[in-house]
Amino acid sequence: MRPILQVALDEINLTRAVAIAKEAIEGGADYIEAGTPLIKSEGMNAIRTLKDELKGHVIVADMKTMDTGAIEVEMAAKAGAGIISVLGASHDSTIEDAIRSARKYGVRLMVDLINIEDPVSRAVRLQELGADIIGVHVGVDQQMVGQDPLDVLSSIRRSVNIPIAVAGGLDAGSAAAAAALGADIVIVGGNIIRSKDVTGSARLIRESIDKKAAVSGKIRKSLDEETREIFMQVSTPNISDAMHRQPAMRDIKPLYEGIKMVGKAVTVQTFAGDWAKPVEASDVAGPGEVIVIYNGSNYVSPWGELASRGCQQKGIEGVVIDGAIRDVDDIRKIKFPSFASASVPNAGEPKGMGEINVEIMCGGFKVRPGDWIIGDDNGVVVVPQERAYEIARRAMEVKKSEDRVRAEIERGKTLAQVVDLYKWEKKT
Ligand SMILES: O=C([C@H](O)CO)[C@H](O)[C@H](O)COP(=O)(O)O
Repeated sequence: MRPILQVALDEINLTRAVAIAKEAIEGGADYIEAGTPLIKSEGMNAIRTLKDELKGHVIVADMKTMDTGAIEVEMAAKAGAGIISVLGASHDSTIEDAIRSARKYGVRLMVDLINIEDPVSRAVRLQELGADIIGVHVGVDQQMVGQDPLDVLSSIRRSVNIPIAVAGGLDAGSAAAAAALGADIVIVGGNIIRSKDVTGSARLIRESIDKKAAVSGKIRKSLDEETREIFMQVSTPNISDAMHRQPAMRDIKPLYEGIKMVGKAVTVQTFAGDWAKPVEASDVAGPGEVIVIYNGSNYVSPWGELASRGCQQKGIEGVVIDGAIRDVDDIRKIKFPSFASASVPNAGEPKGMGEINVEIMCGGFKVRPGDWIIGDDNGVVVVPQERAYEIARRAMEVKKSEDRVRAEIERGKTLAQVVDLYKWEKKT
């Protein structure tokens, strides 16, 4: 996975910051960060303005939250931030509440290890709490006394599976070194925004990251890519077993046999056939994602063949509807992975009620934006995003064990004999 270049706008003048951001994007910047100084000087207006001005780019809010994590994440998310930072030095309860808010608003939480005594242990704990990104960061003042974020990067990389962002005085050489050491997001502030040629500096750093990462072979599979690969190899029964026999979504069935769908949820809350938000979700979702719709009715459909065709062209993985679907014959012909609780000939009206990428219920399960959705001939299961890699690995172990049992059955034993059921029944 190509490392992301995030440019930190540690500016206090918003107009200037926007101009710098546009020049940085011209040089190859992927994410644009509203730096802490900018947020302190302009508030959430900085986020809103960057979001409006820089369409299609992820806006990062470097809030450096230390307390009241939920409300600070909520305000930045509502202003348009896609990634929000809280300090790893804050209390676990702050981090947990910030994560709950991040899940609710469909944004990612980066937890900043700035000035943490034991960053490796803290990183492991933050991963357990559900952080989306670990920020390995040496602050500007620490840089002045010679501290370097690369000093701990390798040990943290070996300790956590979630994405790592690195920041702290990075230039073309150290940014490339960070990428080679496994950084997923390289954050650069001063060496781009305070350069005479912002575009040229961004381009130089972009190219050095790409060159070094390619040479060092360190473009490792992202966690998501590994997780997806495993989910593609296991069945929903394997996943259910890996989650202590968690049931599938209730009454939601595949549209055709031999179906397989793996993706991260883009959720839609709609009502009784109102197909505006479900269809708009096709513009929000991208390759590797699944549109999950709460329709609330088995008698009128918010989805059909035309919406399916548009999604299939974009590489969207499939659709799951708690409610009715229509055009099932045509959808079967194009084999767009679809699951629903009913099929009907009639659709509703595009009124526009409801919302995209909020927490919904589907098939009796809570589904948050970014949760993993896996469907096959058995049905659909939901895997919480913070446990996805672990569950995928556990499901693979279940599959391996079953492959072994199957081999013994094929040699003439019954299942009860192979698993020695009589011995392992719960004694009453
Ligand atoms: O977070 C930062 C710092 O604490 C000031 O807010 C910077 O954005 C981060 O360190 C990246 O900037 P540089 O260190 O100048 O590259």
